[in-house]
Amino acid sequence: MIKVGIVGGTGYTGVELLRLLAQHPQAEVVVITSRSEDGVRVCDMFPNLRGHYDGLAFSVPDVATLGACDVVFFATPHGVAHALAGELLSAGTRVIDLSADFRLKDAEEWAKWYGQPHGAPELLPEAVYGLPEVNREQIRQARLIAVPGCYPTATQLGLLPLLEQGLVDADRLIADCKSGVSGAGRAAKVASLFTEAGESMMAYSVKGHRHLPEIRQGLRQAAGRDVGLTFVPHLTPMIRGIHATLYATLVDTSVDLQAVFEQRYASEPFVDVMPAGSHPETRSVRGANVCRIAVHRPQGGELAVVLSVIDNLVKGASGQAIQNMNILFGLDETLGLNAAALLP
Ligand SMILES: NC(=O)C1=CN([C@@H]2O[C@H](COP(=O)(O)OP(=O)(O)OC[C@H]3O[C@@H](n4cnc5c(N)ncnc54)[C@H](OP(=O)(O)O)[C@@H]3O)[C@@H](O)[C@H]2O)C=CC1
Ligand SMILES: CC(=O)N[C@@H](CCC(=O)OP(=O)(O)O)C(=O)O
Repeated sequence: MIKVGIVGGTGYTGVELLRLLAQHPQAEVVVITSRSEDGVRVCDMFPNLRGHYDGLAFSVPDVATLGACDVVFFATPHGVAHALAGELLSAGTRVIDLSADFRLKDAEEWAKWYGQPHGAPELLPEAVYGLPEVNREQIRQARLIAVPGCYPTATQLGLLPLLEQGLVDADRLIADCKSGVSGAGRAAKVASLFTEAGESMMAYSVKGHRHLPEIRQGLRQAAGRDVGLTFVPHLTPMIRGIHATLYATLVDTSVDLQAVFEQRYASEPFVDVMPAGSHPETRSVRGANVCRIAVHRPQGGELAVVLSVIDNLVKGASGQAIQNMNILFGLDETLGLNAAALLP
């Protein structure tokens, strides 16, 4: 059994880790932290987990206890993993960070977008960006994994096949993305109130969102050159889900886009290329560790339109984190992650 610790067990990604790990045959959660719920039993706080973690209670983060785990997930706001990851790695514990702390390779770029100095730049060279569809071999050898953000996962998986083969103009990419409200986390915020976010939809951070440098970093690696990307996130009145509508101008209109996508993801367990002409719905991935993709070329023109949907809390965070754990520990990559989406 892999002994698992979770820092940040009361947030949405923390409790999603618990839900998914309850079905994992080779992992056991032995430590779960919360500063605000210290001593409270997990199943008393989250009744959906009654019968799964009845002996487990939240405790305040403590390096000695966490360092006795085989792997620690950070499901915390940015900055927390910076402070603790180094000590845990020294104790021989693997670290899988769901926050943005180790996603950007450039510490100064990170400081610019996150508004504070990078807290552990010495760890950046060894941090592996945990997108299995790109970095599977590096993940196998890693000690420290940076799990991609939700918008970056949907956007990169949708654009990679086009950029890797140089099929589109990399200077003019557009990612028009919609997120459910759980993407904003569980902490109370006026914008997340039912009365504010319900029955309405809005774009935000149009002049620059912190996922922009992360997406560009991944797309640059795929294209082998810098890319021009306009990324516009939107808040939509659903609880879970990301819908990315991606636009790219083809440099060769004779290419069979459906075949390109099917071939790129043929052996990927968690990317589903839908039949030509499909329109994936966010509800088709709710609760599942899947990215469903459809590719279109409206009116046979020069524009490729890719539709990419994920559940932000699963393939966009906790499911992808467990996929990384499975790879890291040499397990079947799909262990604990095979549940079908919840529908309707
Ligand atoms: N929500 C989403 O869809 C996605 C989120 N992420 C990222 O995952 C991380 C967690 O997100 P989410 O679950 O939404 O966040 P939440 O705000 O819902 O939860 C944050 C958790 O972290 C704990 N925490 C807060 N501050 C500290 C601290 N200084 N030290 C230790 N623990 C702390 C909180 O518990 P307590 O205060 O009681 O200790 C709480 O359990 C974030 O970095 C987020 O950006 C990534 C992809 C998708
Ligand atoms: C709807 C919503 O607010 N979404 C969040 C992004 C989700 C997230 O948590 O991103 P990181 O993991 O990179 O922090 C936002 O726009 O800030």
